[in-house]
Amino acid sequence: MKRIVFATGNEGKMKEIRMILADLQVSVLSMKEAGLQIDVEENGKSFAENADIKATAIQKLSPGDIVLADDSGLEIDALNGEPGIYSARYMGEDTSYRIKNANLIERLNGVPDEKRTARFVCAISAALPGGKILRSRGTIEGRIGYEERGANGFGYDPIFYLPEYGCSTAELDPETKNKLSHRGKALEAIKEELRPFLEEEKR
Ligand SMILES: O=c1[nH]c(=O)c2ncn([C@@H]3O[C@H](COP(=O)(O)OP(=O)(O)OP(=O)(O)O)[C@@H](O)[C@H]3O)c2[nH]1
Ligand SMILES: [Mg+2]
Repeated sequence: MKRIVFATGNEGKMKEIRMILADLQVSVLSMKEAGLQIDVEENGKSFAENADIKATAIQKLSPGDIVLADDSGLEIDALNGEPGIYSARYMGEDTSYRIKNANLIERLNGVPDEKRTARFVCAISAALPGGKILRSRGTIEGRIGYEERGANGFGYDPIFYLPEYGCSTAELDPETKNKLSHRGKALEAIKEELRPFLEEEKR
């Protein structure tokens, strides 16, 4: 079976990615499963640049495989888009999300509902053997809540509130989150882009 290596060290992402790509006739491997464990410096200025950096760095190490990368994060409008591309590094990579989430809620103290708008953004890059790169992007709009709610998902999900669903993304079941999410949308789009290349490799 064809392989796709997914250049991420984030287990929460990887779980969602496996579900969303389950219908492709390919085996999806994490970097760990592919025997690749390097730390890629994410020194790009945008989600798209960082996704390219991760996908191409890992593709070089595994030149026969299609390598995908996800660069994503949370943009809070009242904080001028913070934490943005620094979402994983916000307050330090090793700081717990309980603390990061409490800090963001604190920073929004006094900000009314209608100004608590935020979005998750996901950029996907697919680095193909031979050097071609395919790209996609997905977003989901929501608002920052007043307390953590729910235990599903990962990271900032407990404070990312979807007014039209009346719950946070951590309160959605995984299938529903994947249907609505930035990651779900970006990966569905990249699947369509990838289809001809996966077909080609089958022949
Ligand atoms: O609650 C969340 N639900 C999500 O669905 C989500 N998607 C992204 N994020 C945040 O954005 C960072 C990505 O940063 P990032 O793309 O650099 O990934 P990462 O460093 O965690 O792993 P890697 O893929 O780079 O190895 C993550 O760590 C999280 O803080 C999310 N938070
Ligand atoms: Mg990262």
